[in-house]
Amino acid sequence: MNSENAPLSPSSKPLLRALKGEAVWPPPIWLMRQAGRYLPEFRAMRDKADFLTRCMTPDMAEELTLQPIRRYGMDGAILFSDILILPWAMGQSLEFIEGRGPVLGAIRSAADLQRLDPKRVLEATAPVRETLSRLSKSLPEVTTLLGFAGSPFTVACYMVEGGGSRDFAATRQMMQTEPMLFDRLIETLTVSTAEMLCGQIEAGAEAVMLFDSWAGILPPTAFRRYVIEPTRQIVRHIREKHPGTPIIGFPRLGGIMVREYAEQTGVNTLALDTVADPAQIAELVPEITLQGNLDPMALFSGGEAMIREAKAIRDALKGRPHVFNLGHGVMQHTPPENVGALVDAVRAV
Ligand SMILES: Cc1c2[nH]c(c1CCC(=O)O)Cc1[nH]c(c(CCC(=O)O)c1C)Cc1[nH]c(c(CCC(=O)O)c1C)Cc1[nH]c(c(C)c1CCC(=O)O)C2
Repeated sequence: MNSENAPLSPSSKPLLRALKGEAVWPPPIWLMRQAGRYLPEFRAMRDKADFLTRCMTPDMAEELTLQPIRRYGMDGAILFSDILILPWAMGQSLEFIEGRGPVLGAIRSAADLQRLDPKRVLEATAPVRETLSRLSKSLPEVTTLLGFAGSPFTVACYMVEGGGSRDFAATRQMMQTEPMLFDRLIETLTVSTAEMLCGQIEAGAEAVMLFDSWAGILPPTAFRRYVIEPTRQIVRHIREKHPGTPIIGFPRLGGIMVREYAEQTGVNTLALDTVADPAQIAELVPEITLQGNLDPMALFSGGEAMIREAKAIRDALKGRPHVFNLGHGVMQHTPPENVGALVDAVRAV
C-alpha cells in the first residue's frame, strides 16, 4: 500500500495534534455549542423530540453531532449531549423547559443526596457510548471526536439550585453552612465524572473536555477545594486508564486562578473564557495548549470586526499550541453564514 491510500494515523488529525501539544498552523477550530438552535437543520430535528430524548437516542444524537461537521468541516466534533445527563443518570429529575432552561428536583439535604444512585450511571448512559461508537465510524477521518462532562462544581450548582441561577446563592450557602454535605456531593460527582469520561473514551472519544462554567463565582480557597482538587482527581483517574487521551479544562471566569489550575490539575489544554487576554495567559501558564477565545457576540455580529478579532487571537498565539474556539457557546440567533466566514478566516494563511 502506498502512503497515499494508507489509513490516516490519529496524529494526522490537526485538532488531536494541537491538543497533544503541537503548534499546528493554522490552528484547528471547533466551537462550543456548534450543534445548536442557530442551525436550521438543528431546529428541524427539535420538532421531532424533546431535548433529553434527542440526547439519549443514538440516531438523533449522532445526526446532531454531525450537522456542524457537514456544514463547516470543523476539526472537532463534540458529542451532542449535556452536562446534566449525569445527575439525571443518578436519578435526579430533569426537564428542559422552553424559555427557562433546565429544571431539576433540588438537592438541599442529606436525604435528597441519599436518594441519588451513582451505580445507575453506567447503565443509564449506555446510549451516549453507543452514539460515540457510531460517530467514530461515521466522522471524516480528519475530524477529532470529543467527549465531555460538566465539572463537579458546575454540575453541583445546578443540582443544588434545581436549575440555572443568577448567583447560585443556595449552592454557595450550602458550602458555608453544610460543608460536609457539599463535600459529599462533590466527591460523588468526582468519582462518577471520572468513570463516565473513561467510558466515553472507551467508546471512541479521542479527547474529553470538562466544562466548569461557574468556577468564576468562587473565592480562592473554595476554588482550590471545589475546582482544582476535583479536576486533579478526575485527570489522575483518566490518566491511569488512558494516559494518551488529551483533557481540556474550562474553568470559566477563573481569572488569575487559571494559573494554579493549569499547573496543578494536569489538564493538557486550558480553555480560555471571553475575558481572558490570550497573550497574557500565555505568559502566565505552563506551555500547555490554549483553546479559545473569540467573544460569541463577535461571531453573532460577524463582518470585518469579527475577522479582525479572530485573527488577532490567532496571531497572538502563533508558535504556541492553540485550538481556535469561542470564549463561551455559540449564541442562539447567530447567523450560520458568520460561522462559515469565521472558519475561513481562521484557516486563511
Ligand atoms: C452549563 C451547561 C449546560 N450544558 C452545557 C454547559 C456548559 C457550557 C456552558 O456554560 O454553556 C454543555 C453543553 N450543552 C450542550 C452541549 C453539546 C455539544 C455542543 O457544544 O454543541 C454541551 C457541551 C447541548 C445543549 N444544551 C442545551 C441545549 C438547548 C436545548 C434545546 O435545543 O432544546 C443544547 C443544544 C440546554 C441547556 N443545558 C444547560 C443549560 C443551562 C441549558 C439551557 C440553556 C439553553 O437552552 O441554551 C446546562
